[in-house]
Parts: sequence; C-alpha cells; structure tokens
Amino acid sequence: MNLKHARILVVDDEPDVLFALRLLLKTEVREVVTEKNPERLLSLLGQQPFDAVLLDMNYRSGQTTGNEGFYWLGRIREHAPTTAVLLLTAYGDVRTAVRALKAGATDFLLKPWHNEQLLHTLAAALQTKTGSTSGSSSKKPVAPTAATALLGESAAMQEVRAIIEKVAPTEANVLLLGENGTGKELVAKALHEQSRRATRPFVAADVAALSEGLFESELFGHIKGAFTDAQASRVGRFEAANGGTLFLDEIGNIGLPQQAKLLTALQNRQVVPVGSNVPVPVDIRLLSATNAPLHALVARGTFRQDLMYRLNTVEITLPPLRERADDVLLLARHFAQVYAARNRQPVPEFSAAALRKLQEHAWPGNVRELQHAVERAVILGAGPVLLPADFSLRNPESATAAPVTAMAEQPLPLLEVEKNTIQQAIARHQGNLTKAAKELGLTRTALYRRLDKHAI
Ligand SMILES: Nc1ncnc2c1ncn2[C@@H]1O[C@H](COP(=O)(O)OP(=O)(O)OP(=O)(O)O)[C@@H](O)[C@H]1O
Repeated sequence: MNLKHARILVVDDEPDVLFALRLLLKTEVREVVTEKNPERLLSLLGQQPFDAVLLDMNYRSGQTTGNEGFYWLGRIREHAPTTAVLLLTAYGDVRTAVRALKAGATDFLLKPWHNEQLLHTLAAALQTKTGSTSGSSSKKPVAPTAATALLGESAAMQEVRAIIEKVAPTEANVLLLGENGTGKELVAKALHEQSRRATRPFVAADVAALSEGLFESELFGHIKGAFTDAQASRVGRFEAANGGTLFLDEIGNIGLPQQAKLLTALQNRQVVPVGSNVPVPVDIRLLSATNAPLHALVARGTFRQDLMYRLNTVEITLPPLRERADDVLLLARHFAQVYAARNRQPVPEFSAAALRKLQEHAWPGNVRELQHAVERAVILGAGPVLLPADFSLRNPESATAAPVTAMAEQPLPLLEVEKNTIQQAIARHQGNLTKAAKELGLTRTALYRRLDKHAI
C-alpha cells in the first residue's frame, strides 16, 4: 500500500510526540489520528480500520520495561491482524526492539527519530502489510481489509459473502460472472485474502487488453532474445503468482488459440516461456472473471467447454446493482464517507429526493458508476445536503441523443467531445465497457483512465 492512501493511528502519552508526528504525517498520509491514552486503542480500531499503528512502549513515567507496549501490541494483533504495528522505542534499547519484532511488531522506530527515516520505515511496513514484498512465512489467513470490504446487505450480497467464506480456504478455481462494475475483482481479492495463500502474491491480468502476440509472453514470460524487443528475460504472470493467486479478468474475450495455450498450462501446471523449451512448474490458484455469457459462448463454440470446466469449479454471479436497491443507499453513504475523508470535507447527508433518484436509476455501470457519481457529487455538491441536481445520471437511452444535438449547435472543446463520445459508446453498449473500449479503439485500461479523467 502507498503511504498517501494510508490511515495511521499514533498512540503515545507525550503530547509533544503526538504533535510532532501529526505535523509530519498529515501531509504524507491520507489520515492521521493521535491518541494519548492506550486504553482507547481498541475502541478506535473498532470504529475505523487503520493501516498502521505507531505505538509507544512505555506509558507510566519512569517505566522503561516496554511491558505496556507489548501488552497493547498483543491486543492489536488480536483485533486487527492485518494492521502494521511500528513500535516507538527509546534510542539504544535494541533488546526491546528485537523482542518486539519477535512478538509480532512489523518494525520499530527509535526516539528521537529522523523524519525521513520514519517515513521510509512506515512506507516499507505498509508494503509488507499488503504482501507485495512480504517475506512473512505465516500461512494464517488474514481477515478482509477495508480496501476489499464487500459491502451490501441485500439477500444476494449476503449469499455472495457466504459462498466466499466457504470457498476461499479451498483450492477450488472460481469463475466470477457479472456485469461491469459489479465487484468481480473485489470478490477475487476477498477470496485471496481469506485463503491459505493470503501471504503470497495476488497477481491480476486483464487478458482482454492483451493482444494475441502479447498474451503468451505476458502470461508465461519470455527469455532474452525471444523476439525483437525482448532485451531481457521476463517472468510471466503465472510465475509471478507462484504460491499465490492468479486472477484473469475478462477471460470470455480471449480467442481460441489463447484458450488452447491457457488450457495446456493449467492442465500441466507448468508454463513454457516464449523462446524457451524448458517448462517451469507453477503452483497457482486460478480465479477468473468475465461479463460475457460464458455458457452461451460455449454453446456457440467460441469458448472451449473443457477450459470452462477448468475455470468454474465454483461459479459466483455478482448481481447487477439495479436488482439491489437497498444496497444503492448503503454504498452511496459509504462512498460519501470515503470521498469526504479523502478530500478533507465534512461527510454530506443525502436529501430524500436524492436518495430516490439514486434508487430509481438503472446503474448500467453498476457500483463503479455509483462510486463515480457520489465522488463527483461530494466534490462539486453545493452544500452539506446532496440534492438530486448534484447527481447527473444518464440513462442509456437519453445519453445517445443529447450530446449529438449539442455538438451540432455549437463547437465543443476537445475534452467535451471526448467525454461525449465515450459516454455515447458506453450507452450504446448498455454499460459494457469492454465493448465500448473496442468500439473506441482503446484498451479497457485506457478507457478506465479516461473515465477517471472525465469523472464519468
Ligand atoms: N459490494 C461492494 N462494496 C464496496 N465496493 C464495491 C462493491 N462492489 C464494487 N465495488 C467497487 O466498485 C468498483 C468496481 O468494482 P470491480 O472493479 O471489482 O468490478 P468488476 O466487476 O471487476 O468490474 P469490471 O468487469 O469492469 O472489471 C471498485 O472500486 C470496487 O471497489
């Protein structure tokens, strides 16, 4: 995790330390909360998730044993096992620091600290926490983190969560089905985080975005000199995910030749890098996702049945947002909190009419569309209560006609033209971003970047 996105809790009984750390961290991280009473630690952790806690070792004057620090470290480990804990220890007290690491601390910081060093240590601890450079050998599954919390109280979402809980600890391959923006990638991350592979890598690949030529080298790797641009050997996504989870997104969009190669790799549990003839064994759990009707593609003969059976030991279908109106409100309030915090604004309320508007909208882009709509409303909204006018929602039918008329009447700035063209393409394909991207001649990743740029 990036320092900029982190929520940090600092617990120390010295007001000067709290003041100095708040001053240092507030421009570097997303949120910093300071607390001088360690007794309040657990209730703070219960109120909101923190990515890291900076914890002092001694709270009573004259005490230098660090025992209180160890006690609170243990309690944090029980309540928030994924939160990084950095202990603040007196300079020179290396023995306590080593004991702290053995007791489960992520790292320690010496008082007085150097600001640069502290930021560096904190950033490294956050990296370790997300597992991207983790050297941890623990095989214990971790609880889902806030970043991957799958929200929704509708019967459909409760069922999805129940299936995740059952399937996550197994080695079953899971196929995630559902429209764009329904949360398939989020479910994939939740499956990984609740699995025995949680401390190993989670590697995602958008296979629809890969050209036919790139598919093999991206997934299986290549050796130096395998093709003109291959100036160095490179491991593919399979090898990068070794021991962990590989998530193949948009699996329904790959052609028959790629399907055959993928099936061979899955059957043999090994990959052959491009340009090599030496197979490399791989141990991965495969999760895949698509918004395409995969069973219909099999019936039509454009997707191999034997490959589908490899992928869908378990199938989870994410329901479209329009079928779970109650979740719309819950998610809207959640995103309002997230974006208000991110922009350091008070959390806005929703007027009854605004809530009605959100519930009645068809959400062709599902949760992603709602997320962007709320973000835009939080940033541009006029007051503490969000009104219907703060949400400019387009239904697929109305989106096609309006911008064309506008273009005919007066010249539009280039950015507006780009935005309109994208919106029309998305509307024409009923929110299917893969098809819209294809029509626009963009990769899905490039389309996402533009959606973000235009806050669509
Ligand atoms: N149930 C949910 N609770 C909280 N956030 C959600 C939920 N479902 C989706 N989101 C958020 O909506 C956005 C889109 O979700 P995600 O990328 O997982 O969808 P997807 O189905 O994989 O989309 P695509 O098919 O377009 O790749 C993400 O920012 C995700 O965090």
